[in-house]
Amino acid sequence: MTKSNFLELPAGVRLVYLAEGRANVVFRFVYISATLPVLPGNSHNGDTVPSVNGSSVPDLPVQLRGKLLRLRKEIPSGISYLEIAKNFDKVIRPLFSLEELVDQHLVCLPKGLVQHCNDLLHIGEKTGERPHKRHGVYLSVSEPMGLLVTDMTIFEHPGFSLAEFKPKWLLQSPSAPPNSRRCRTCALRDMKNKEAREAGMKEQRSFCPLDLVSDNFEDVLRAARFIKGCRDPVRLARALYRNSTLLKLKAHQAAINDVGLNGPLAQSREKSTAMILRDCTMYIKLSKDEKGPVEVRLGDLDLKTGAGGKAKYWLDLESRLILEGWYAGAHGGEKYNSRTLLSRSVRPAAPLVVICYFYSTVQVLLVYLPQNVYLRRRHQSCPGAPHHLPARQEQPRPDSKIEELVNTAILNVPSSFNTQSTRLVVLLHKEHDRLWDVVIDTMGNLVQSGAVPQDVWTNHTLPKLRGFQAAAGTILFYEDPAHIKPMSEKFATYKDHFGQWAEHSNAMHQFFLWTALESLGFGANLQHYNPLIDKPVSKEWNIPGEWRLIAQLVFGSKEGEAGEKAFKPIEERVKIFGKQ
Ligand SMILES: O=P(O)(O)O[C@@H]1[C@@H](OP(=O)(O)O)[C@H](OP(=O)(O)O)[C@H](O)[C@H](OP(=O)(O)O)[C@H]1OP(=O)(O)O
Ligand SMILES: Nc1ncnc2c1ncn2[C@@H]1O[C@H](COP(=O)(O)OP(=O)(O)OP(=O)(O)O)[C@@H](O)[C@H]1O
Repeated sequence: MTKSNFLELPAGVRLVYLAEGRANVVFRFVYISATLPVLPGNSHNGDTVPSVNGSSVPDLPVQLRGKLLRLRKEIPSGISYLEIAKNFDKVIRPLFSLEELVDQHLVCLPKGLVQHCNDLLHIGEKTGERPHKRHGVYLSVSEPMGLLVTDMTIFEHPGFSLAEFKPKWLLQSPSAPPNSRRCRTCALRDMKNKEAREAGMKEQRSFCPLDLVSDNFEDVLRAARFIKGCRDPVRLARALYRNSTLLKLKAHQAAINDVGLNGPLAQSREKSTAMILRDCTMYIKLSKDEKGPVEVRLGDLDLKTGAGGKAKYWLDLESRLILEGWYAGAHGGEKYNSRTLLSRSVRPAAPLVVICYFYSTVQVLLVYLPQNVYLRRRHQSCPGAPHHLPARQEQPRPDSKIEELVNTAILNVPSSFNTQSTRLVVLLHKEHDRLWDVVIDTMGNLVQSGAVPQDVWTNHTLPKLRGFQAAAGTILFYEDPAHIKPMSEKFATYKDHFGQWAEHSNAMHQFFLWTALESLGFGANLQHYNPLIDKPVSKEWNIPGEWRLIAQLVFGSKEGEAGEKAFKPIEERVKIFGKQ
């Protein structure tokens, strides 16, 4: 456990405001002539000269040398420094090596120090040193401790530059919809920017975290250009490219990836660590001399719990990102920000062996497909697309026929490297009814939490869900990740593609069954209430928790034809060369 000492400030040493975040304020130790007023400081990244007439002095007591003082603010989700320090020692330290972390040690604060620093914050509001958005929140007067942290500033190192950024979510949220075009961080930024625009405030431009950890140097360079304190993007990108600390952070995030709507309750220790790893700060101190040292450390790895409304905030936020289409990029945020990798189509070509395997098996599959299929009527299930409304009465074929089709699909639909990771769950009649009760309950909770407006629910969502419930059955399409990971390990070159290829195969199962059911006289439509319903559904039917729900195909007797569909010009969408 971190030992706590008493903080003693030698005569002439003053605390000077450096910077702050939502939860903490950071001060420097500066020698100051006693006659000068103590004013809040200034930017610490070397852009400006300290406004106080003083300097950090090398012969500060050993305890304070190379350190900053971090003090805790009074906020609803605040956690005592004792708890933060305990968690840091027990959970965070073992994940990284000493030189990868902004180190921290508890100190007992002398009487009156917090009050003095609060006075500095008040002055800072008047002088404009304190960012406007932080005004009105001050240090906790009930917190007896402070943290001495490794000083990454460059006041004493003129030959260096300091870059600072939050890596945030280096992986997509596991509950992001399958059609996502934005990563979790870009989706949230888009959402916040819309709110900022509407409030007449400035939008935030930043990088896509997936760029930071990309294997493509150009992606990393694009990210580096957005980083605060970046003097030379190419040099910074070189320091970041395949950076071991960044990759380690990503690996730890991947190991605790039950975030978003997935995994344990928001109050759990596991969720807390997952969220800590997604909200830390990386400092990169670069020598101006190309051959000089590079120091990379992670800071702000503070304990988070679900307390003070955080748990609800995390869940509500993910629901909003999903329901309001921020993951889908439905609001065009790309114009303002770096583009998330998910929206790019540049992917290395699939290996020939995979393509050949796909084609040969597709040929086998085509034998099963009925000839009288009008593909024009198959629509995507996005909101607004016309649907067949299937109903329960006069089911055109017996359940045994459905079973046969499903078995045919699972045996014959191809998968890359024959991974066979798709799983199908068929719910018929009463079981189908229960499924749509589960969906209605889950969506109803969103109305109660305010995420879905009551009138949208009453007039639109609920009648639609009751319509699906009136059908005969639903096929649930899952992916079992247990069959994807070993392939990624075995074929390292394609490791990043197996997930995507599995989704392709899953979509082929959907296409096959939709088409086959329609050809037998059923009406069908495809829905996506995942990931919202994943948990209650796996509980209800005892489905392995690791399986990921991808889509729900609802079918029954056909109630009328599908609605009209607008077509974009064929010439824009099809190119034929060498036609005779
Ligand atoms: O919710 P997010 O992803 O915006 O992250 C919050 C951060 O916003 P950011 O996106 O980095 O600008 C936010 O940072 P800022 O206020 O923007 O400095 C905090 O770090 C907040 O954590 P906490 O409440 O201090 O424990 C962060 O909250 P957590 O969600 O990590 O708890
Ligand atoms: N060890 C450090 N070296 C240099 N600068 C630092 C250090 N620690 C903090 N800072 C500066 O102070 C700012 C706020 O610090 P910190 O991240 O601890 O606040 P926070 O309230 O925890 O932030 P958040 O809003 O992310 O929760 C940082 O963005 C950085 O500019």
